[in-house]
Amino acid sequence: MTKIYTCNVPIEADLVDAFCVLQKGFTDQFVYYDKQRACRYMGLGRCIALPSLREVECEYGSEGAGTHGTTDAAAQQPPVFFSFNRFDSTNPTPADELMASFPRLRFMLPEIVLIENERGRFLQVNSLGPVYPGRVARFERLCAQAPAREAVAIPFTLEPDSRAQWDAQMVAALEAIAAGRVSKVVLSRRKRLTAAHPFSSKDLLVNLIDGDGRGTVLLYRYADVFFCGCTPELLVRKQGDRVESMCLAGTCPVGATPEASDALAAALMADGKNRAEHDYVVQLIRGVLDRVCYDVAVPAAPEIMRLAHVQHLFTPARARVLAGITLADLMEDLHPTPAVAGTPVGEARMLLRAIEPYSRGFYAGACGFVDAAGDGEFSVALRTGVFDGEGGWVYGGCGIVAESDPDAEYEEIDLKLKTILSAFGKDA
Ligand SMILES: C=C(O[C@H]1C=CC=C(C(=O)O)[C@@H]1O)C(=O)O
Repeated sequence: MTKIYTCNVPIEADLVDAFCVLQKGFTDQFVYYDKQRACRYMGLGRCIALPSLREVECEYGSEGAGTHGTTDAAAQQPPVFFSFNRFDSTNPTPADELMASFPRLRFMLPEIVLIENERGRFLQVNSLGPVYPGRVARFERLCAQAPAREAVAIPFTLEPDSRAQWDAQMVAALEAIAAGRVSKVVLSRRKRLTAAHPFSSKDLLVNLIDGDGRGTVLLYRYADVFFCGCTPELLVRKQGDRVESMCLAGTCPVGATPEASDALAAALMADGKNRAEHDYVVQLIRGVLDRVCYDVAVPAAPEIMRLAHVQHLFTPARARVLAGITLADLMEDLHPTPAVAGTPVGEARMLLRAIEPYSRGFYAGACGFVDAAGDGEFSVALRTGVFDGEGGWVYGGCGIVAESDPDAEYEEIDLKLKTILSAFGKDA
C-alpha cells in the first residue's frame, strides 16, 4: 500500500497565470486543460510514479494549511495522477531523439496540482509524508500574486518532409488494403521545425490555451524536452459509473465564410469514403462499450465538429461501466482506435510498424489524468509536437481507405498541422 498525503486549498487565481509562475524549476510538468469545460489539471514535480493505482491510500488535509483553510469541496478532491502513454509502446522502431528521452512511467503524481473542475478551483499539494503547511502557504501566496501571462510569438521554419517517402507509404497502404489485409490504415507524417529564437514550454502552452484551437491542451515536460498540442479527440471520460467516448474520423477543411463551411460540412456528411472511415471507429468503440458497459448509447448518424482549420465527422458515445472496470482498463481497451491506427487494429499497427520509418512516441497516444477515486479522462494526443526549446518535430496523420488519393491526404495532414503550429503564436 502506498500512502499519499494530500492537502487541497481553494484559490482564486487564474489557473494558467498561476502555473506560469509556479512552473519554474520543476523537471516534470503536466497539463490536461479542456478549453470548453472546467476540466483543467496542471501538475508540477513528481511526488511518486506508480505502475497501478490499486494500492493507494490517501490521507487528506493538513492542520492550519492554507490561508483560506479547506472547504468541503476542496477536501474531497482526490490526488490527481497524470498518465502519458505512447501510441505503440512496444514498437521496436526508434522514435525521434526528443520523444525517446521521456521516461516510461505509468501514473505520475505531481507535487503540486492546480485544478479547476466542477468542485471549484484548487491548489493541491501531494506528499509522501504529512504535508508541511508552510509549503502550501508559500505556493498559495505565489498563486495569489501571479501576474497576467503574456503571449510570445516565435517565428519558425518547417523543413519539408520527403514527398517520395509519403508516396511509398501510400503505395504500401493501398496494396495492403487491396490485398484485404486491412480495410483502413491511418498514416502519419512528421516535420522538423526550427525556431528563430529560443522558446519555452510555457510560451507554447499560453498560445495553445489562448489561441483559437478547440479541444484539450496537453503538455508533458520532462527536463528540457516537452510534448504538447491541442487535441479535439476525447478517448474516454469516467465519472463514477458514467462513461463517455468519441468517434472522430472523416475530415474536410473549413471555408472562408460560415456558409462555405456549411457547404463543405454537408459534402463531408454525404461522402461515402469519409462515412466509411468514420464507421470503422464507431464499430470499434461501440463493440468495446458493449463488452464492458451497459446502457450504451451511440447515435446512428454522425454530427459535424467544426474546428479552427478542419471539420470532422463526430459521433458521441455514452454508457455506464460495469463495476470493477477501471478508467485504465477502458483506456487500454479503446486505444488505439481505428481513428489513429486502422481496421483491424492489430493488423493496422503491424502494418504501420513496417511502413512508417519512425515510432510515433506520444503522438496519437492516450494521454490524460486519473484521480485516486478512479475518475478522470484520456484524450488521443493529436495535433501535437515534441520540442526542446530551439526546435522539434510536429506530427499529423489521416485515415487511408481504398478510395484515398495521395495528394488530397497529404494536404489534409498539412491542414491538421496548423493547430500545433498555432502554438508558435499568431505572428509566427
Ligand atoms: C490522425 C489524425 O486525425 C484523426 C482524427 C480525426 C480525423 C481523422 C481523419 O479524417 O483522417 C483522423 O482519423 C491526426 O490529426 O493526426
